[in-house]
Amino acid sequence: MTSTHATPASDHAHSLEPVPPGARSSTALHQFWIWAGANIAPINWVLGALGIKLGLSLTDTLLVLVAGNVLGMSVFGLFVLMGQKTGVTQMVLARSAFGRRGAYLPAALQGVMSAGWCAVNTWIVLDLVMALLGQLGVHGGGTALKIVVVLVIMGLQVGIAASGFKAIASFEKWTVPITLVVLAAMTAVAWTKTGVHWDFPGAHLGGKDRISAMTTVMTAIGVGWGITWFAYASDYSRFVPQSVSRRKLYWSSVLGQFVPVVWLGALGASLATVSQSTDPGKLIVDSFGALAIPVLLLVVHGPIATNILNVYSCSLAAQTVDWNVSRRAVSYGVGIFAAAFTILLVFQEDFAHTLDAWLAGLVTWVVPWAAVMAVHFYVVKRQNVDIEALYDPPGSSRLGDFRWDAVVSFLLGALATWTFQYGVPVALQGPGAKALGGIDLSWLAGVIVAGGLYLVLSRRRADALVPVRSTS
Ligand SMILES: Nc1ccnc(=O)[nH]1
Repeated sequence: MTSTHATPASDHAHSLEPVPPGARSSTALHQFWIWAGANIAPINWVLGALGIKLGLSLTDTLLVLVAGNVLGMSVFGLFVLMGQKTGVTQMVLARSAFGRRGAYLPAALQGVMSAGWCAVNTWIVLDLVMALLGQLGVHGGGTALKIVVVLVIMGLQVGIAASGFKAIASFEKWTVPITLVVLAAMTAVAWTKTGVHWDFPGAHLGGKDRISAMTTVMTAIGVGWGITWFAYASDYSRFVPQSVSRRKLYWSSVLGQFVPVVWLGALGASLATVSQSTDPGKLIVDSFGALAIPVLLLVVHGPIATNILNVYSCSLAAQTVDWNVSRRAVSYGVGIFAAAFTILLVFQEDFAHTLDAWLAGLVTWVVPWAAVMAVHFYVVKRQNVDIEALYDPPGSSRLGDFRWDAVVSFLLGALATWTFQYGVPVALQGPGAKALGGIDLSWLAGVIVAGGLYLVLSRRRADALVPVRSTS
């Protein structure tokens, strides 16, 4: 066996092994750019428009957007810190709570989610790319042209992700500053030339209807958006040395997410008050045609910048379920799956409803998984997980194959989340939420049931392991 010291630093970028101190060269600022780059994408302005499309006033939409993301992103920072503390990916860390094979469950869900995001992020920009191409004189083509655009974007993002970490980092370094300038110009045009209705009343919802719509939107765009990133956090922060201040790492990661999500969400929501049927980017191009080419570049850049993270984390998830395929093969596999899924989405009529269904569906598993992980790492283990034991082979792991306290808490937590969910599709409307008159408390119910139950069950396990206690 070769010793860890003999392994070249770059190999750690792609393996599940803990990143040794000498190979950790990321900084708090890098982490800021990774998360900001992932969120400077049109999907975030579509997200803001979702509130308006579901009937909320502009004020209520902004309220939900800010409150939800303060909550979601402040917890996101805690998941970032897990990676710095251990040097381990998010799904390998899940073995500590769920067991060596028990962690297959969240890792498989994470694999499917990240591949699915690739499709959703690509699909969301298609209409806009068509409109911008139209502005530039490329007309017609319809669905066939859309499919060509899907294949081009998918090819680019999978190509970059498959080439590896260096390609990802240089791509973000060169493109993100330019997209920021375009975005600033877009925002200036949007807020001065398009006639935003700042007092937009929405569907004049009142009383329970208003609370119902607000809580549904809260689950999707307020909390849902941020928490779906929890499952990725440590995959990137494991490269940050322990010498970097935790406070600095926490705030740079949290703000890297929060600033673009809320900025773009507010841009999308305010533009949706001008026209709910037109994509915000198209509105801006209509008001200020000279921006067509830079906006087109921004729009195509969006899914690429986000999806290179999705493809990379998907390949780590595949390794975590002991699937012995190369990272490159996984990247191409994700590309093929995501291209097919995107083409399927092209035939979906309703943007807002499809997006809500996707986000609300993800909340049902991410919330209970995150609650178990947070309790496990910060309360039960007090940040000291046995890192070596995470790498024991299945069947003879010191952790055990299945840790039932975590698995049961997770499953019941998922059930509780669904029970109190009031998503747009009927399948995501649980009996608890219906009994409350359409109020969606899904994420709260999931946190309380999964987190609370795990706290109790893991305590019982600790008691069972140590029958004679010297201290009380
Ligand atoms: N909210 C998101 C989480 C993970 N991946 C994405 O593309 N988006």
